[in-house]
Amino acid sequence: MSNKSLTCLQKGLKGSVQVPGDKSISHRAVMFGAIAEGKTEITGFLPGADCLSTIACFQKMGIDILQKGDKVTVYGKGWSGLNEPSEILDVGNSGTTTRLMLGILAGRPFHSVVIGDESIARRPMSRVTEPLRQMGAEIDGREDGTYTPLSIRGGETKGIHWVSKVASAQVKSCILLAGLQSEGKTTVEEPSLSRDHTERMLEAFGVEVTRDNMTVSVEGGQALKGRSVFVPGDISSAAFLLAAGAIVPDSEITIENVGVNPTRTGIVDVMKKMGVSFKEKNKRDVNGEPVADFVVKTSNMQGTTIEGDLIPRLIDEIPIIAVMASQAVGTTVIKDAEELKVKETNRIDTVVSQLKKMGADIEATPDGMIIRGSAQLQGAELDSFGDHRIGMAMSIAALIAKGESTILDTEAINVSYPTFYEHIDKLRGTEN
Ligand SMILES: O=C(O)C1=C[C@@H](OP(=O)(O)O)[C@@H](O)[C@H](O)C1
Ligand SMILES: C=C(OP(=O)(O)O)C(=O)O
Repeated sequence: MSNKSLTCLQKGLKGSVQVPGDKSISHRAVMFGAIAEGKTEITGFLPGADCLSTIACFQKMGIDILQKGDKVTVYGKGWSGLNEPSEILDVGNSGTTTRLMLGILAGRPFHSVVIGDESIARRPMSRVTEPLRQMGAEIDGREDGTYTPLSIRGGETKGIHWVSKVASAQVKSCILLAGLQSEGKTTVEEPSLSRDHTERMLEAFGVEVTRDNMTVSVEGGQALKGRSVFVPGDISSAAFLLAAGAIVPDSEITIENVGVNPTRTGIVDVMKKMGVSFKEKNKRDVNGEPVADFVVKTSNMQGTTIEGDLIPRLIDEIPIIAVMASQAVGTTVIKDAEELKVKETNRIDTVVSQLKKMGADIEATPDGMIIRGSAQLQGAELDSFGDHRIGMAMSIAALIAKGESTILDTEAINVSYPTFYEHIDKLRGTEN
């Protein structure tokens, strides 16, 4: 287990970095490439542990995938090119791999076993196993298919009209992927709009997708065509640097090539509401996904309320938003965010317990947290609990805390941002 010691910065952050590729888009590019006919060439791929788990699972199903840094070539052979794996499919720490892959497996006429790490074993899978069973897949697993390990035998499935209780892109994508292999039409309705990378990328791979507000449909029996995919930088990774730029005194930094798909930019809305001093520049469109650069400066921020439809648009950014809120004037209230409890950790508990250790005035609520700002954070021993986003959020908090902090189990950060500390070092001017 690796730990990291950090102290309060003596000077501001300066310069510019390009955050690594978007995790959600990288997973989808590999998966869609694997089920498509012909070659898919991916540039800007995130070589983080989660996306490497996706590659390894599809290799076990007989797909040739070559990966070198951020370049990946996937030699898809169509839906029927996937073979029954002779080994267990290990998703590691990745919820996205688990749920999207189950949708693909649901329509494949073979048996497979899906397993992940300790954290995956705690995450609810019935939100996907239930609809997939209704579509016709045979699924078994711990607590009747609620948790991994899961075994699935796919085959002939039927379209479904599924009304999801949660705004979850993983649930939506899973059902749509099963629907593409099913008889008839499949529709997913969600309570608020979750990220729409699946819809966008399926269209780019030649699939017809019908969208109407919070409802998405596909007809079964559609094939995907391999293509080139350029993956923009991950706004969820950029969020840590945007927050660092805003809270570390005397900072001005540029973050280039950030994906700004409107279903992901809740953090930008919050930065506006909190009064963060930033500019969004060079907005452009790359492969059907909008991209921009950000310049952010040390800011005087106010507390705000974050709730409702905004939550799915920033769900992974809440740990770092809590750190920003601890430095704002006034109170920040985060509501409607129960989903935080079923991420890599219970992120309400882990954020609140670790920021409390640093002296923040923060309390957990049943669906979020309340943070009273203007705190002088103190260095402390902080645990990531094996959750990449907690490790990074606490590392940024440590940059403004009095005294030394030690972050435990920072290896977890490799899940989504393997070059995180290199980038912090670059911005603080301590790169070798
Ligand atoms: O579809 C995706 O790529 C993701 C969807 C979100 O999860 P949910 O679908 O569980 O909300 C998000 O938290 C996760 O990091 C990635
Ligand atoms: C929740 C996350 O990912 P996943 O669900 O893919 O494990 C995350 O990256 O914060």
